[in-house]
Amino acid sequence: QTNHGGTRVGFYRSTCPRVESIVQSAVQSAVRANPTIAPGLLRMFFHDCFVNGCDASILIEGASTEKAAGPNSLLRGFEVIDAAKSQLESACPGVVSCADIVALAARDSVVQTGGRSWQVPLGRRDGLVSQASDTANLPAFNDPISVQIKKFADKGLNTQDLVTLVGGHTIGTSACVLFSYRLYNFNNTNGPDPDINQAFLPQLRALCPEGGDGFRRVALDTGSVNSFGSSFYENLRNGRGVIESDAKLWSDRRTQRFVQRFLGGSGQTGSRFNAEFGRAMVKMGNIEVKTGRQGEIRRVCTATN
Ligand code: HEM
Ligand SMILES: [Ca+2]
Repeated sequence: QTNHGGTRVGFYRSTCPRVESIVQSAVQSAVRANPTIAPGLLRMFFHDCFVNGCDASILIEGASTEKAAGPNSLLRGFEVIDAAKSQLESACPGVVSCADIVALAARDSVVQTGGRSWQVPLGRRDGLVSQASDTANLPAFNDPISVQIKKFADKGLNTQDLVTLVGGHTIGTSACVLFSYRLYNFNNTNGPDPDINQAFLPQLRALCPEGGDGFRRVALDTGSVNSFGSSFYENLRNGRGVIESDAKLWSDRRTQRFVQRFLGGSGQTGSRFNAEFGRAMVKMGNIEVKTGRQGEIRRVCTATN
């Protein structure tokens, strides 16, 4: 099998042959009961990989761990990882890392929402460190494109990978508190962010009224919140990006040309996005991975051994 910088497809073939079906069924039943779990698990993988590599550092519980940090406060789906882990500990004790469960659950969430599947290279080991302060390098909702490009480049991902991976926003939602500043008094202009489509603005204002509930949630990909596909990029072109960092992918020429590649409306461009998303996820999934004798295989995902 192809080796991806230490991880490989089929890593548990002899030691835990049911690993993929166990994770898949845990994700499937959770998403059927609550569709918002799928985007939660996809985002969890991104936030794990960008901080100390894909090592399940995101799962550690405690007062000043990554999980307790601001940028991770709205993550969801942790209970699905725990459920899969406890089944795996019965089937093949001490074998499957929590980091690999997070990677598989992200892939399964994409498939569960209608995206195309890909093979997930495995063999990650679980990290021993999780510190809230390390989450500062996660991209933020108001990062300029130059900062987004830099944060991805620091992880070995190029501008095309950035535009492709942010396509994960084709599913899921954002809290009003993270974008309503664009709707009313953007940068002290007393008006909205000019990048927002005129017809879209009243819709967003109705969903997030001034002084309203900041935790109310709004689809990142209007019209297609539970369905994985390239419609997110159509929305970006049409001034219907919800968070500022997404809207800028269209207004900045460095990223617009990659958004353009996913446009067109025909089946072919949708298929291009689906194929490239899987490839980019494999690449992201190899950020700073621990393999071999590094790290450990946790007994429970919420704490080091
Ligand atoms: C520049 C990079 C990125 C920025 C600034 C960013 C920012 C955000 C923000 C602000 C939210 C709303 C969070 C909330 O209110 O709960 C969000 C949600 C989400 N992000 Fe990203 N993101 C980025 C890249 C990615 C990547 C690479 C992925 C996955 C491949 C991803 C997957 C998601 C998903 C699925 C959601 C919805 C979560 C849910 O519904 O619970 N994001 N992102
Ligand atoms: Ca991590």
